Amino acid sequence: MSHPHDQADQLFPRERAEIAPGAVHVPDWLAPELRRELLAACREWARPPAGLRTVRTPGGGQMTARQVCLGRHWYPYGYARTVVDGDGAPVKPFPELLGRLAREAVRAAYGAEAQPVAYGADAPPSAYDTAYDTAYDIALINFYDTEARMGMHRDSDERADAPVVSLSLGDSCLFRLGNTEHRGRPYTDVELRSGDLFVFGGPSRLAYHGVPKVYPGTGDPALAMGPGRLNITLRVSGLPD
Ligand SMILES: O=C(O)CCC(=O)C(=O)O
Ligand SMILES: [Fe+2]
Repeated sequence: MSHPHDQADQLFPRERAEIAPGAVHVPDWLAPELRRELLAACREWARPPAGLRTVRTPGGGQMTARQVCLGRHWYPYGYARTVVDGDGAPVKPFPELLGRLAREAVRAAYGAEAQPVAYGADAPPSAYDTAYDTAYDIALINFYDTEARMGMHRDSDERADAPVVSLSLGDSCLFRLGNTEHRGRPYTDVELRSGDLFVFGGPSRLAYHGVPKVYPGTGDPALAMGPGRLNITLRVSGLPD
């Protein structure tokens, strides 16, 4: 079956776009082979112990996207080395593959500004310098079924200002990038599809963002994945070892 967007993509190729300062969408960044490798890896990471879980929020609710973490375990609202709000197992290690991908992603998103050649005592400070050669050490992997959503929030439990790198697999979604002040307008809506990269750093690092909708039946013909969407965010914790 052909992808519902294939024809439109040929007529109107989706372009890399900076949708807010420091927030860059790079369509189709992941090659199909790498998408398949990541999907297979996510399936392994999702297994217990320290596997895919439902996140309960302090107010008594629960997140509709299910989550598995690598490197550090995220819970509302902090990081731990074990699944403190689940089976108590040690979090799985953060794999070097994801560290490499994160660094390449930052370069792909910001281009020359993030090149190491811009470094050195005389180089003007760039919002992205720290990101480029910083060790990414956390992955949060969210699985959305077609009903799942994620409310507007900020990624503010890290202690570093390196950009957040987001990779999407499976069904497309509506991704909403807001402002740094509050959950409301102004915001910009972007459709994220399987294989897309989205990076938010610099002035957008603490912008509110969320996923109001997953589009059923838009899945990736390169993946045998079934309905739903996977999102992998890669982060620098800035936490002591
Ligand atoms: O699924 C997405 O695209 C965003 C995920 C997200 O905001 C998060 O994990 O903090
Ligand atoms: Fe987030």
